[in-house]
Amino acid sequence: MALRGKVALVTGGAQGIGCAVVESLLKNEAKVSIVDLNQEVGEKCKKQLDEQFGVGNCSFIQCDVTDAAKLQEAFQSTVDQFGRLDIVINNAGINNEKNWEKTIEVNLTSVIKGTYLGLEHMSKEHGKQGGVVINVSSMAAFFHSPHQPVYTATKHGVIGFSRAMADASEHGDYGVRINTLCPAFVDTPLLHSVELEENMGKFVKFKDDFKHRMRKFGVLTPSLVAEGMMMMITDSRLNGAVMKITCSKGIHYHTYEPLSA
Ligand SMILES: NC(=O)C1=CN([C@@H]2O[C@H](COP(=O)(O)OP(=O)(O)OC[C@H]3O[C@@H](n4cnc5c(N)ncnc54)[C@H](O)[C@@H]3O)[C@@H](O)[C@H]2O)C=CC1
Ligand SMILES: CCCCCC(=O)/C=C/C=C\C/C=C\C/C=C\CCCC(=O)O
Repeated sequence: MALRGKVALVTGGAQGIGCAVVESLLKNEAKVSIVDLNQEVGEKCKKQLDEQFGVGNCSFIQCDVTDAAKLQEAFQSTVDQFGRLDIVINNAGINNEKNWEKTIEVNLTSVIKGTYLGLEHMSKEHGKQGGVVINVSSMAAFFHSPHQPVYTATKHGVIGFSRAMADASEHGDYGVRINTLCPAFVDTPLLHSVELEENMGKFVKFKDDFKHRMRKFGVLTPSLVAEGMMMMITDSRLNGAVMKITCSKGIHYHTYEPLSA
């Protein structure tokens, strides 16, 4: 898929991994809608990107992805502004074991909603031209963490949902590829939440173990994660793929046993 003139919507695009992905998309001449809860950081991010890439190439929509009506509006206003939708990155995520219900809402339920909204705007089933959805999971789906049981569960869920939907898309001829990205630790504000009782609840006492893992396995840059994301977006052979990014092996794919009937 060539990116020039394509339109992308990135949830959680105002900072961290999402912001690095937005920047890569703009570098490749796509138009981008940044959908994020944080008004202040979102406006600051858009201002910087306007200076770098010119006004009119990206928009910021303040939206809580857990608000179904607002999320639907964000998709519609992206299409209204840029005329089409080709790429959806369901990236917004939180780490809150104390309010674990919210973690499920943001990390899993909203990824499902974002995927379904993406299909409404891109699937051939709806008379659209096709496209690609990338859902952001984590290496936590492969190396479960005692400090993050619900976060870990949501990231497992993202992979299962995305792979099943990829099969649905193939069988239903939706023309939409659905892939999953699993980074290991990445240097973003989210990583600092491991220190906070308000995020980790009773699991905060395991923070030293978590930090030990970070030292052992290393911390990735958001730009390397964005590089992997761009590969998943542009490689039109990929559907149902699960990309892993780690310090030791770099960008690579998880391999699954073929299904036996
Ligand atoms: N940082 C890391 O070590 C890793 C992060 N991930 C995943 O990558 C994704 C992005 O994480 P980071 O960039 O690290 O986090 P971050 O905290 O730096 O950025 C997340 C962005 O999502 C936004 N957001 C949070 N809740 C939202 C909501 N309800 N509605 C709309 N926007 C919302 C935030 O305002 C923020 O701009 C998440 O899904 C995370 O689970 C996966 C593996 C490792
Ligand atoms: C504070 C919360 C932020 C959570 C971010 C997150 O999702 C990070 C998870 C990362 C990994 C899970 C734990 C350990 C495994 C890490 C790397 C394994 C690499 C193995 C290798 O091949 O080197």
